[in-house]
Amino acid sequence: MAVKPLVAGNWKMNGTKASVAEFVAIADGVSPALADAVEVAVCPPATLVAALATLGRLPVGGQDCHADASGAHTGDVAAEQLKDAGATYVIVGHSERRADHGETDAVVAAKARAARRAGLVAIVCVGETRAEREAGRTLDVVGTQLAGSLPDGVEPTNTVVAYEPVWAIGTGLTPTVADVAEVHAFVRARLVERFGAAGAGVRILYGGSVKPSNARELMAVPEVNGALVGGASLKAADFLGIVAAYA
Ligand SMILES: O=C[C@H](O)COP(=O)(O)O
Repeated sequence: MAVKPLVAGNWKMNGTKASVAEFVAIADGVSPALADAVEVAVCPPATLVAALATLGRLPVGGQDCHADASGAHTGDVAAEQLKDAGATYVIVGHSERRADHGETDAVVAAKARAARRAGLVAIVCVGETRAEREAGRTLDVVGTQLAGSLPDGVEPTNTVVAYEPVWAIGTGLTPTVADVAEVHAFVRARLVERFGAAGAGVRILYGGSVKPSNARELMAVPEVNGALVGGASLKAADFLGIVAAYA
Protein backbone atom coordinates (compact mmCIF):
# COMPACT_ATOMS: atom_id res chain seq x y z
CA MET A 1 0.00 0.00 0.00
CA ALA A 2 1.42 3.41 -0.94
CA VAL A 3 1.58 5.68 2.07
CA LYS A 4 2.60 9.31 2.17
CA PRO A 5 5.76 9.54 4.23
CA LEU A 6 6.00 11.69 7.32
CA VAL A 7 9.09 13.51 8.55
CA ALA A 8 8.42 14.77 12.06
CA GLY A 9 10.78 16.89 14.11
CA ASN A 10 10.91 16.27 17.86
CA TRP A 11 12.36 19.37 19.47
CA LYS A 12 12.37 17.66 22.88
CA MET A 13 12.98 20.15 25.75
CA ASN A 14 14.45 22.78 23.44
CA GLY A 15 13.01 26.00 22.16
CA THR A 16 11.61 29.32 23.25
CA LYS A 17 9.45 31.95 21.58
CA ALA A 18 12.46 32.77 19.42
CA SER A 19 12.16 29.31 17.88
CA VAL A 20 8.98 30.33 16.07
CA ALA A 21 11.29 31.85 13.43
CA GLU A 22 12.95 28.45 12.93
CA PHE A 23 9.54 26.83 12.45
CA VAL A 24 8.63 29.47 9.87
CA ALA A 25 11.94 28.83 8.09
CA ILE A 26 11.12 25.12 7.99
CA ALA A 27 7.65 25.84 6.61
CA ASP A 28 9.07 28.23 4.03
CA GLY A 29 11.38 25.47 2.83
CA VAL A 30 8.59 23.01 2.12
CA SER A 31 7.61 23.79 -1.47
CA PRO A 32 4.21 22.71 -2.78
CA ALA A 33 5.90 19.93 -4.75
CA LEU A 34 7.69 18.69 -1.62
CA ALA A 35 4.48 18.91 0.38
CA ASP A 36 2.87 16.61 -2.19
CA ALA A 37 5.62 14.06 -1.67
CA VAL A 38 6.05 14.14 2.10
CA GLU A 39 4.22 15.40 5.16
CA VAL A 40 6.41 17.54 7.41
CA ALA A 41 5.48 18.11 11.05
CA VAL A 42 7.11 19.62 14.12
CA CYS A 43 6.60 18.51 17.73
CA PRO A 44 7.80 21.43 19.88
CA PRO A 45 7.67 21.61 23.67
CA ALA A 46 4.12 22.03 25.00
CA THR A 47 4.78 25.72 25.62
CA LEU A 48 5.06 26.32 21.88
CA VAL A 49 2.33 24.08 20.46
CA ALA A 50 -0.31 26.82 20.27
CA ALA A 51 2.08 29.44 18.93
CA LEU A 52 3.24 27.20 16.09
CA ALA A 53 -0.13 25.64 15.31
CA THR A 54 -1.80 29.05 15.12
CA LEU A 55 0.41 29.90 12.17
CA GLY A 56 -1.29 27.14 10.17
CA ARG A 57 1.84 26.39 8.17
CA LEU A 58 2.65 22.76 9.06
CA PRO A 59 1.09 20.13 11.30
CA VAL A 60 2.24 20.41 14.90
CA GLY A 61 2.42 17.74 17.59
CA GLY A 62 2.87 17.35 21.32
CA GLN A 63 5.63 15.18 22.79
CA ASP A 64 3.53 13.41 25.40
CA CYS A 65 0.02 13.43 26.82
CA HIS A 66 -1.71 12.17 29.95
CA ALA A 67 -4.19 9.33 29.60
CA ASP A 68 -6.95 11.32 31.30
CA ALA A 69 -8.85 14.14 29.62
CA SER A 70 -8.56 16.48 32.62
CA GLY A 71 -8.04 16.45 36.38
CA ALA A 72 -5.56 16.70 39.21
CA HIS A 73 -2.34 15.83 37.38
CA THR A 74 0.02 18.70 38.06
CA GLY A 75 2.41 19.38 35.23
CA ASP A 76 0.77 17.01 32.76
CA VAL A 77 -0.94 17.89 29.49
CA ALA A 78 -4.09 16.17 28.24
CA ALA A 79 -4.47 15.08 24.63
CA GLU A 80 -7.61 17.21 24.57
CA GLN A 81 -5.54 20.26 25.56
CA LEU A 82 -3.06 19.59 22.77
CA LYS A 83 -5.95 19.27 20.34
CA ASP A 84 -7.40 22.51 21.65
CA ALA A 85 -4.00 24.17 21.10
CA GLY A 86 -4.12 23.09 17.46
CA ALA A 87 -2.03 19.91 17.52
CA THR A 88 -2.46 17.14 14.97
CA TYR A 89 -0.01 14.62 16.41
CA VAL A 90 1.30 13.53 19.79
CA ILE A 91 4.37 11.40 20.42
CA VAL A 92 3.78 8.71 23.04
CA GLY A 93 6.17 6.18 24.52
CA HIS A 94 9.37 7.92 23.51
CA SER A 95 12.28 6.08 25.11
CA GLU A 96 13.16 9.22 27.07
CA ARG A 97 9.67 9.14 28.61
CA ARG A 98 9.93 5.40 29.21
CA ALA A 99 13.33 5.88 30.92
CA ASP A 100 12.81 9.20 32.73
CA HIS A 101 9.23 8.59 33.85
CA GLY A 102 9.02 4.82 34.06
CA GLU A 103 6.36 4.59 31.39
CA THR A 104 5.32 1.01 30.74
CA ASP A 105 3.76 -0.38 27.58
CA ALA A 106 0.36 -0.26 29.31
CA VAL A 107 0.81 3.43 30.12
CA VAL A 108 1.84 4.11 26.54
CA ALA A 109 -1.22 2.28 25.21
CA ALA A 110 -3.46 4.35 27.50
CA LYS A 111 -1.86 7.51 26.12
CA ALA A 112 -2.36 6.31 22.55
CA ARG A 113 -6.03 5.68 23.36
CA ALA A 114 -6.24 9.18 24.84
CA ALA A 115 -4.75 10.63 21.67
CA ARG A 116 -7.39 8.91 19.58
CA ARG A 117 -10.17 10.00 21.94
CA ALA A 118 -9.03 13.60 21.46
CA GLY A 119 -8.75 13.30 17.69
CA LEU A 120 -4.95 13.30 17.57
CA VAL A 121 -2.69 10.92 15.68
CA ALA A 122 -0.43 9.04 18.11
CA ILE A 123 3.21 8.54 17.12
CA VAL A 124 3.98 5.43 19.19
CA CYS A 125 7.69 4.85 19.78
CA VAL A 126 9.42 1.51 20.23
CA GLY A 127 13.06 0.47 20.20
CA GLU A 128 15.70 -1.64 21.86
CA THR A 129 18.62 -0.63 24.07
CA ARG A 130 22.20 -1.38 23.15
CA ALA A 131 22.32 -4.28 25.61
CA GLU A 132 19.15 -5.76 24.15
CA ARG A 133 20.55 -5.51 20.61
CA GLU A 134 23.85 -7.05 21.65
CA ALA A 135 21.96 -9.89 23.30
CA GLY A 136 20.14 -10.56 20.02
CA ARG A 137 16.80 -9.56 21.55
CA THR A 138 15.86 -6.66 19.26
CA LEU A 139 12.87 -8.28 17.57
CA ASP A 140 11.61 -9.77 20.85
CA VAL A 141 11.77 -6.38 22.54
CA VAL A 142 10.19 -4.48 19.68
CA GLY A 143 7.48 -7.14 19.31
CA THR A 144 6.64 -6.98 23.01
CA GLN A 145 6.55 -3.17 22.96
CA LEU A 146 4.28 -3.16 19.91
CA ALA A 147 1.90 -5.69 21.43
CA GLY A 148 1.65 -3.77 24.67
CA SER A 149 1.83 -0.17 23.46
CA LEU A 150 -0.62 -0.25 20.57
CA PRO A 151 -4.27 -0.24 21.53
CA ASP A 152 -6.84 -2.14 19.49
CA GLY A 153 -8.35 -0.35 16.54
CA VAL A 154 -5.16 1.02 15.03
CA GLU A 155 -5.73 2.66 11.65
CA PRO A 156 -3.42 4.67 9.40
CA THR A 157 -5.45 7.76 10.33
CA ASN A 158 -4.96 7.41 14.08
CA THR A 159 -1.51 5.89 14.56
CA VAL A 160 2.08 6.15 13.35
CA VAL A 161 4.77 3.80 14.69
CA ALA A 162 8.32 5.11 15.19
CA TYR A 163 11.17 2.62 15.49
CA GLU A 164 13.93 4.31 17.46
CA PRO A 165 16.82 2.17 18.68
CA VAL A 166 17.64 3.78 22.03
CA TRP A 167 21.39 3.51 21.40
CA ALA A 168 21.06 5.50 18.16
CA ILE A 169 19.28 8.48 19.73
CA GLY A 170 21.52 11.53 19.88
CA THR A 171 24.67 9.45 19.52
CA GLY A 172 25.51 9.80 15.84
CA LEU A 173 25.26 6.01 15.58
CA THR A 174 22.74 4.34 13.28
CA PRO A 175 21.92 0.71 12.61
CA THR A 176 22.98 -0.67 9.25
CA VAL A 177 20.49 -0.39 6.43
CA ALA A 178 20.02 -4.15 6.67
CA ASP A 179 19.23 -3.90 10.38
CA VAL A 180 16.73 -1.09 9.80
CA ALA A 181 15.13 -3.12 7.01
CA GLU A 182 14.85 -6.18 9.25
CA VAL A 183 13.12 -4.32 12.08
CA HIS A 184 10.78 -2.36 9.81
CA ALA A 185 9.75 -5.53 7.95
CA PHE A 186 9.10 -7.14 11.33
CA VAL A 187 7.02 -4.18 12.53
CA ARG A 188 5.01 -4.23 9.31
CA ALA A 189 4.36 -7.95 9.64
CA ARG A 190 3.17 -7.50 13.23
CA LEU A 191 0.90 -4.60 12.22
CA VAL A 192 -0.70 -6.60 9.40
CA GLU A 193 -1.02 -9.69 11.59
CA ARG A 194 -2.92 -7.76 14.25
CA PHE A 195 -4.75 -5.05 12.30
CA GLY A 196 -5.15 -6.61 8.86
CA ALA A 197 -5.35 -4.24 5.90
CA ALA A 198 -5.24 -1.23 8.24
CA GLY A 199 -1.83 -2.37 9.44
CA ALA A 200 -0.48 -2.22 5.89
CA GLY A 201 -1.15 1.51 5.73
CA VAL A 202 0.25 2.59 9.10
CA ARG A 203 3.38 4.68 8.62
CA ILE A 204 6.54 3.31 10.25
CA LEU A 205 9.14 6.00 10.90
CA TYR A 206 12.80 5.46 11.63
CA GLY A 207 14.36 7.64 14.34
CA GLY A 208 17.86 7.89 15.78
CA SER A 209 20.66 10.15 14.49
CA VAL A 210 18.94 10.92 11.18
CA LYS A 211 20.95 13.65 9.44
CA PRO A 212 20.97 15.22 5.98
CA SER A 213 23.98 13.00 5.19
CA ASN A 214 22.22 9.68 5.92
CA ALA A 215 18.57 10.53 5.31
CA ARG A 216 18.42 9.48 1.68
CA GLU A 217 19.88 6.07 2.42
CA LEU A 218 17.66 5.45 5.46
CA MET A 219 14.48 6.73 3.83
CA ALA A 220 15.05 4.40 0.86
CA VAL A 221 14.86 1.30 3.09
CA PRO A 222 11.73 -0.77 2.40
CA GLU A 223 8.97 -0.11 4.96
CA VAL A 224 10.62 3.10 6.17
CA ASN A 225 7.84 5.64 5.71
CA GLY A 226 9.63 8.68 7.05
CA ALA A 227 11.64 9.81 10.04
CA LEU A 228 11.32 11.05 13.59
CA VAL A 229 14.14 13.54 13.93
CA GLY A 230 15.55 14.95 17.17
CA GLY A 231 18.67 17.13 17.15
CA ALA A 232 18.70 17.76 13.41
CA SER A 233 15.16 19.17 13.52
CA LEU A 234 16.23 22.17 15.59
CA LYS A 235 17.85 23.98 12.66
CA ALA A 236 15.74 24.57 9.58
CA ALA A 237 18.63 23.94 7.19
CA ASP A 238 19.40 20.54 8.72
CA PHE A 239 15.78 19.49 8.97
CA LEU A 240 15.06 20.55 5.40
CA GLY A 241 18.16 18.63 4.33
CA ILE A 242 16.48 15.51 5.70
CA VAL A 243 13.09 16.31 4.19
CA ALA A 244 14.91 16.71 0.85
CA ALA A 245 15.40 12.95 0.79
CA TYR A 246 11.86 12.94 -0.61
CA ALA A 247 12.43 15.70 -3.20
O1 LIG B 1 12.47 11.59 18.67
C1 LIG B 1 13.57 11.66 18.10
C2 LIG B 1 14.65 10.77 18.43
O2 LIG B 1 14.80 10.58 19.78
C3 LIG B 1 15.90 10.94 17.64
O3 LIG B 1 16.75 11.89 18.19
P1 LIG B 1 18.09 12.28 17.39
O4 LIG B 1 17.66 12.55 15.97
O5 LIG B 1 18.62 13.49 18.08
O6 LIG B 1 18.98 11.08 17.46
